[in-house]
Parts: sequence; structure tokens; C-alpha cells
Amino acid sequence: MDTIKSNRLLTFFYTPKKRNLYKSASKLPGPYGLPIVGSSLRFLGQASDIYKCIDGLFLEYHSANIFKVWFGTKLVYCTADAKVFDIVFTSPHALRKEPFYNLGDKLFGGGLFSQKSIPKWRRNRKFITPAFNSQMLNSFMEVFVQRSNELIEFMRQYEKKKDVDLYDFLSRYALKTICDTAMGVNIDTEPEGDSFNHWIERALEILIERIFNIYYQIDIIFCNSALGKEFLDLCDKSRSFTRKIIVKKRQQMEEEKKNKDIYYEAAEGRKLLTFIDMLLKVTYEDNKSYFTDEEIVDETITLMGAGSDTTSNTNAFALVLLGMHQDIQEKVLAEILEVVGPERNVCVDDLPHLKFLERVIKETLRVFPVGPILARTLDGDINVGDHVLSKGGSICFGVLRLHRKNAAKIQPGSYVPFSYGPRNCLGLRYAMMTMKVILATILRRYKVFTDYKSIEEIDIKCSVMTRPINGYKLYYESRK
Ligand code: HEM
Repeated sequence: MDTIKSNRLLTFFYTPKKRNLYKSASKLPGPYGLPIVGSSLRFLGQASDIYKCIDGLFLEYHSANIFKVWFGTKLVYCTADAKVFDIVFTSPHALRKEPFYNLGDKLFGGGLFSQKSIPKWRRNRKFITPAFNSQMLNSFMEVFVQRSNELIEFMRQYEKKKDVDLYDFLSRYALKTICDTAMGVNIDTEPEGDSFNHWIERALEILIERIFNIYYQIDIIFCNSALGKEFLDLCDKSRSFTRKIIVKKRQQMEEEKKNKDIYYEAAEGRKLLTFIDMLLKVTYEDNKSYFTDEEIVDETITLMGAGSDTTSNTNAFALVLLGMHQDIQEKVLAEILEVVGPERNVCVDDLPHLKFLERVIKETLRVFPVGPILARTLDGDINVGDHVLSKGGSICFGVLRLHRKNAAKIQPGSYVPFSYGPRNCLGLRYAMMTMKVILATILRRYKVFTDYKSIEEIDIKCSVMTRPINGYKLYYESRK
């Protein structure tokens, strides 16, 4: 059994270490909490109920800048205030993700997204960042275009069908794209490629249920439950597939090396090293023992997850919004035809000119931010003006609530779909480029419709990412 977690549950004493937390909490409003379990019992349920409950609290305490929730013995400060977000997300005391993220370690391990050691995160972030610099991104353009063209061809067979799962197609092609670009590995012949995103999606949904279920925080209870067994199986399958890709990549590199020295070429500036080239090089060629085999899997599966589901989710929501607003869809089309024309492929130089399309993507991310809530743990006190957030507490940001605030309350810094500060999204520019190419390619070929009539009709759940409870309800037909 995970003794640290079970001790945390059982020993709820007023220790001097916690005195500041209680003092800080006593000044804030928040829901009633029982001894030991706090308010945690109200979050029991499935991903859809959990988000409703969290959102309900944000609405109930909307007039307070910050409110508190005792989750078990943990004090969670909750806020949808742009000023607090700004101070906390740029503070050196809030670099660590909330330890709840680590309940997903069996899936993502210590990849960049969930890495809890700050020195290790800093080192890895610095190491991986150049794999997404401008030169690299421009070199990915050919793949973005080719995969988008394949996607619209694939879509042809499902034209006008109302029960089509367009999100599934988008995420399959996004996975192929991230594997082609960040890894230089083609997964077309791998049967698991079509299931990987479903495994991750379901695993994340279970993870949310685990995070908010105080009983499931204890490893032995979770791992022996039906949900826990399903989670472990999904982790196993997803990581095995990731290992298979890494092995394929290593074999590919060995083959390439027989003919030429790819690293020598890289040093000469004649070859760009992808994210995985860099990881494998530093581990196996330079003998620096930078990453263990499992750490390479951690970073790779993190990028595969973060790099595909996020963009496909946003693309699907963008198509839903354009399906609702046919006039805006026509304006986007007119821009695409003006900038790119009716036949030619989109190229790098077109991207800055697709301004209206960019506004549509940004509006989509405002209304449906990929991460509806973000959470950090506090390694030091942080003064946010009228309150001091105490070391040892956690902070939960209602990004979706912040984004949907009444226009009159909007302050600078109220738009944070990629988070910000040192731990912001590493793939921001990659994401914007690939989303523009895919949407421009789809919209030029198809007219898109949805059965949703308004944003309010779309019930949201949080499976780590924002998802529509009842699907995207998209269908499409060829443009004449
Ligand atoms: C619409 C697309 C995307 C959105 C809205 C998005 C949003 C975010 C957000 C909000 C975070 C911070 C999460 C937190 O603090 O808990 C994040 C982190 C991250 N994202 Fe993205 N992301 C997108 C696409 C991508 C892509 C395409 C990649 C990779 C190519 C990527 C890689 C990462 C990584 C590695 C992190 C962790 C960074 C760190 O902790 O240092 N993301 N993303």
C-alpha cells in the first residue's frame, strides 16, 4: 500500500507545520468540510459529474477572488481570477504540478508534463525545446500538408453520414503527424495506431475519477478495483506501443548510420534532429546516461498524448462552432480561397495571412480551452495582493470559467489556453501551425454541419481535457 497517501488520510492533526494553512483557509469562503475527508465526498462520480460539481463551485463562489476546498487534508485554493493566475503562474514557488497529476505516473511517468522534480524538469525542458524551434517547425510543414490531404481523402467515404465520429479521424491523423514529425517514424502499418488515442482518452477519464475519489487515492484500493485494472491495462497497452515505436526508430537509425553519419550531418547543419533523435543520441551515442530507457518512453508518450489529442480536440470544437455559424464558415472559406486559392497546398508563407482562421481557432480555445482546470502545488508562500497563499497548499485554476467571464469583468491576462510562465505549453507554435493547415484543408473541401444550435447546448466534461459529453455531432458534405 502507498503508505504516504494512507497516512495522509489517517493523520489529520493540527500540526505546527499546517498552522499557516488553517490560518490562511479561515479567511476564505468555501464549502463545508467534514473532518478527515473535507469536502471530497461531493466529487465522487464519473468525469461528467465531477466537472459539473467543480464548475458549480466556481459559479457559487464567483463573487470571491479565491475560495477554498478541503480535499481530504489538503487545502486547495480555487480561483478564476486573471491577476492571481498571473502572479502564481510566473512564481518560482508554483512550478510543481499538483501531486494529483502523479496518480497518472503509470501512464506518463516523469514526462515533461507531470515531472515533479523541478531540476529534472528544467533540464529536460531545456533539452527538448530546440526540437520545436522555427527551423524545425517549418521543416514539418510538408508532413502537415500531406497528412491533411490524406485525411480529407479518408473522410470522403463518410460524407453526409450523421453518425460519423470526425473527432476519431482527426485524432488518428494527428497521431500519425506527431509521430512523423517529432519522431520521424511512420506508424501507418501499426494496427495499434488506430487505438492509441482511445486508450489515452479512456485512461485520462479514469484518472480524473481516481483523482476526485478519495478512496481511490490509496493504491491498493484503486489497483484492485475494476476501474484500476482497466487503467493499468490501458497504461500497459499504450506504453508497449510507445516502446515499439522507439525500437522501430532505433532500428531505422542503425540502418541510416550504415550509410552515413546522421549526427555528423546534424553538426554540419545538413540534417535537423527530431525530438527522439536528440533523446536517443544523448542516451546511446554520447554515453551521457541522460535518460533511462523508461524515461525515453515517458517523454515520448507525453508528446504523443499532448501533441495529438489536444489539437484534434480543438479542431473538432472549431468545426462545431463553424457548423453552428455558417456565415463565419463562409468567411473563413473566402479567406482560404483568397490566400491559398482553390487547388494549391497550404505553404508556410500562407500561415500568417490566414488571420481570420486564426481568430476562429483562438475563439475556440477561449470557449473550449483544452485544459478547463489547471493545478499547481505551492512550494512557498505567494502574496496575491489581498491574500497570502500558504506553502503546502494547492491551487486550482478555473480556466474555462475565466475564459467565459462576463466581458465587463475581463482583465488583461484573461486568456490562457496554453497556460503561461515557465511551465507553459511547449507545443504552442506547433499546435497553431498544424491546426491552421488541417482546418484550411478540410474547410476548402467540405462544408461542415453540427446538430448543436448553441454553445450552451454542449454539456462539458473534464477528462483532463475538455470534452463534449454527447460527442461533437459533426457531419459534412463536399463543396460543389
Ligand atoms: C490546441 C493545442 C494545445 C493546447 C491548448 C495545449 C495546452 C497546454 C497547457 C494548458 C499546458 C499546461 C498544462 C498544465 O499546466 O497543467 C500544456 C503543457 C504542455 N504541452 Fe500543450 N497544448 C496544446 C498542444 C500541444 C502540442 C501539439 C504539444 C507537442 C507538440 C504540446 C506539448 C506540451 C507539453 C510537453 C507540455 C508540458 C510543458 C511543461 O510542463 O514544461 N502541447 N499544453
